[in-house]
Amino acid sequence: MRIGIIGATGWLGSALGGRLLSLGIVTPDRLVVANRSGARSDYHGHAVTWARDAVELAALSDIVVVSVRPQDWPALGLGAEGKLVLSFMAGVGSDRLRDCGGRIVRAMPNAAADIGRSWTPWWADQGVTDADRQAVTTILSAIGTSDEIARESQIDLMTALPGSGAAYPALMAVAMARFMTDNGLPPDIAWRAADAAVCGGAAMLAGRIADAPALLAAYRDYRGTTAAGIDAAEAAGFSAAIRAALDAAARKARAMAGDAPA
Ligand SMILES: NC(=O)C1=CN([C@@H]2O[C@H](COP(=O)(O)OP(=O)(O)OC[C@H]3O[C@@H](n4cnc5c(N)ncnc54)[C@H](O)[C@@H]3O)[C@@H](O)[C@H]2O)C=CC1
Ligand SMILES: O=C(O)[C@@H]1CCC=N1
Repeated sequence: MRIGIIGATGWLGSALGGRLLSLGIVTPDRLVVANRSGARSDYHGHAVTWARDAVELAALSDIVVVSVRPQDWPALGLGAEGKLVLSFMAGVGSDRLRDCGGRIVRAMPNAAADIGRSWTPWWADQGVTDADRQAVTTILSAIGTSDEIARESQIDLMTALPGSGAAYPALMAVAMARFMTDNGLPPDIAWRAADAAVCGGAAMLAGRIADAPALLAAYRDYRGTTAAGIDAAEAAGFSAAIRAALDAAARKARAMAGDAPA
């Protein structure tokens, strides 16, 4: 199968293209790429086919990955009759994607695609075949793991989480490091402290995230300094802030799709 990526030098498109090649999931002669700035002699160390535009890319590909920003979809003019179209775009629903004439799958990767750690939920429109589903799973295996979800509306929730990737951990790290520097610690030590909590803590929970409530209960039962901190965070609205963030992101995705006011 020949895979085409539109937006192949962008954040996600580049991660996908680079990893498809480095993992040998696709050979360079079967990868077709397009971007806005034009062909380069080298794509992640390989010579691949550069298409002039979306129309040429679709003609040269069996599967078309659309990895442009949502606002760039209308001008793309993609014609993909008879092809499988795998869209990464937030807030562009199947009602608009069907205009291209392809069989539509919407997927929601996240920035951890770069390191092969994206969990990518995806939804398949009617007409998508078992072979298409297998192809989607294979393509997404380049950037991590994936699961099919039942309803398209769930993609908007997935845009908020996990689509936000490292955004909220980064927000927490910045707030933590700022507390330390505000209290007189040099920045390098402040960042190491934040790294220990955010990255060390995440590593501890990796593969057993459903144990998070039990871990929190253990800290609370300890009745020490961390319990005092957890109580203060909740009193200051920590969980409510996370809820507000995810709700705002999902509402924005729905509004982009024209399903609801922002
Ligand atoms: N960055 C992220 O963490 C996530 C992004 N997404 C979705 O993935 C899509 C891509 O996002 P990013 O990679 O972050 O965007 P990006 O802005 O880094 O890359 C998009 C690329 O598309 C190219 N492009 C635009 N119009 C084009 C055209 N007509 N022909 C060829 N190339 C064209 C741009 O030049 C750019 O290189 C977006 O629709 C976004 O909603 C979804 C989940 C997470
Ligand atoms: O922030 C964004 O709009 C992109 C799409 C989903 C996640 N990140």
